[in-house]
Amino acid sequence: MKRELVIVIDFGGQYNQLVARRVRECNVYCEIYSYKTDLEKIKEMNPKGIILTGGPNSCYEEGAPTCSKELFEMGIPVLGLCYGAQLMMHVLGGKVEKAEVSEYGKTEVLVDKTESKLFKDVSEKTICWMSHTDYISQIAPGFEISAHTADCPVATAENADKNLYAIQFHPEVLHTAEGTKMLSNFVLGVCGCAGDWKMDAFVENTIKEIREKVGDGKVLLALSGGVDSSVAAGLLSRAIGKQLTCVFVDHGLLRKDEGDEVEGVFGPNGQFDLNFIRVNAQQRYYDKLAGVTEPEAKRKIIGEEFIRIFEEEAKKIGAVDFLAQGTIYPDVVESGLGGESAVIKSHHNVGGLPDYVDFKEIIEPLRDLFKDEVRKAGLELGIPENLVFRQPFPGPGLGIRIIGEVTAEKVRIVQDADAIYREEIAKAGLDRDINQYFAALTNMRSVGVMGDFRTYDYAVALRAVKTIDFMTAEAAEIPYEVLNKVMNRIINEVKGVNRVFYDLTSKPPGTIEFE
Ligand SMILES: Nc1ncnc2c1ncn2[C@@H]1O[C@H](COP(=O)(O)OP(=O)(O)OP(=O)(O)O)[C@@H](O)[C@H]1O
Ligand SMILES: O=c1[nH]c(=O)c2[nH+]cn([C@@H]3O[C@H](COP(=O)(O)O)[C@@H](O)[C@H]3O)c2[nH]1
Ligand SMILES: NC(=O)CC[C@H](N)C(=O)O
Ligand SMILES: [Mg+2]
Repeated sequence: MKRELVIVIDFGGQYNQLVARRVRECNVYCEIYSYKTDLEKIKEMNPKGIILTGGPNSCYEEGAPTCSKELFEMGIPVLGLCYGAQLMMHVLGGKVEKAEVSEYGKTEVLVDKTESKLFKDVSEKTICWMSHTDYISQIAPGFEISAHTADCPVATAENADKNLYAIQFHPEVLHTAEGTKMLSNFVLGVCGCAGDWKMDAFVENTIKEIREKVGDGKVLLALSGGVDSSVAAGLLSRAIGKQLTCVFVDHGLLRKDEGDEVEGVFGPNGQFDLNFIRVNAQQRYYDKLAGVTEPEAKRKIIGEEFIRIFEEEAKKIGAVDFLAQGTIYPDVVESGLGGESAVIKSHHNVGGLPDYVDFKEIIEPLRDLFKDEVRKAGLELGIPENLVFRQPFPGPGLGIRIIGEVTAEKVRIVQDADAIYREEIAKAGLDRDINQYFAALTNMRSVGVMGDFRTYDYAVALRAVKTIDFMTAEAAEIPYEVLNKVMNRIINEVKGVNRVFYDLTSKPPGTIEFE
């Protein structure tokens, strides 16, 4: 099955994921590749269009990321954004220099060429978001200026005959009022995409691909009961039925009563007709984690133990070639495998995987999707809404919500505090508004006074965030009475805690989890 593809070429910009999202919102499939990707490989993919992202460098400096002139000569439409726009001019014979005035943030753009395909249905004066210190001082031969701002003579330029477009600002951010329109003008208008990539097509195509790959082989799916692996279970079981076995690991780092709840939904008395195995491995994890405090070390130990358990279960089943996981795109990016971006943390299922994995192949049908897209696929598959809209829970579980060493006692504390927090948030009717919320255990102990005697106990941190794609997030505003009640109950009901904090940090600069 051939689908239309637009490629985003990554020069290290901050908003690369957003560019890809906006393209997908036009119902066109989109993937991101590093600027180091071979031109031959790009040609083989036969994209309908190419978008060059922004980036921190200056294209005229030695060693700055670049691209070959040939990229613009393949007859494929190219759109350059910010650094990408500057690079296009630089490579094709224009000039880029450091500007006297940098432009950051909200700026008014004046459209000079209203008949440009890029500006179809766009106002003549429109608000955009700028973020640059270099500027295009001379456009390349064959180009014309199509918009400017007060400080920037070339806000956009184009060579319409060759379908080459350059935009100095960032149409991908929502602060650029008509940016989405400009991108869709490029993708649909200039590249001529039909825009027929939808979730139902994704589900159908993926099921077909899985069938072809697996044949009559067997697959072991790592199932956590979370959104991603449940949707992966839906896809796989539709594709290959009982050739699939789901293995759920209770690593002793789950939320209170979660092991039994997951077994209730997916096990023999549950809602689905699946081969389901629960592995109780609590002590095994506590032993491995004893004395380990460094976050990346903890993640790697938890990741490795998962794989060793899957290998053992696969041997018991016999002749299992494939391991499937519910990996999604943000897991890949944050683990530093998404191109030019830095490693933030090794998600246990990607960067935290051990070097040797005893399966012939790993299947990750959701690897290119964002969370909200996974949810759409889940609904398409008919998975119940309460599962599809569950808040995410990370694979390493409470292991990364207990700062420092993990012990059975600390697990008990954070489980009890978290259960109270979740109960009160639900009672206050906030559970649908807040995208992820949980209690974590700091490794800070402090002095308190309870019932006239001195305490020296742990501090619990409460976290709650609003986010769409979990790539950026802001702290949720929880009414003070609710927070106060949670604090009160935690201190009264959970032994070992004498202080409660609420975390106000957004992402960035924080991350959602603590480790
Ligand atoms: N306790 C577990 N047992 C088996 N597999 C797990 C477990 N926890 C995580 N995994 C595997 O690791 C993958 C990544 O975990 P992650 O938490 O990101 O996804 P999820 O649990 O499926 O969804 P959600 O993000 O909603 O929690 C899962 O999709 C699953 O394949
Ligand atoms: O399966 C997972 N394995 C991991 O190692 C992991 N680390 C973070 N998360 C989840 O990813 C989202 C973003 O979290 P961070 O802002 O903390 O990176 C949030 O939803 C986190 O809960 C993980 N999920
Ligand atoms: N956001 C960007 O792509 C910036 C490009 C280049 N580094 C500049 O400062 O102009
Ligand atoms: Mg999970």
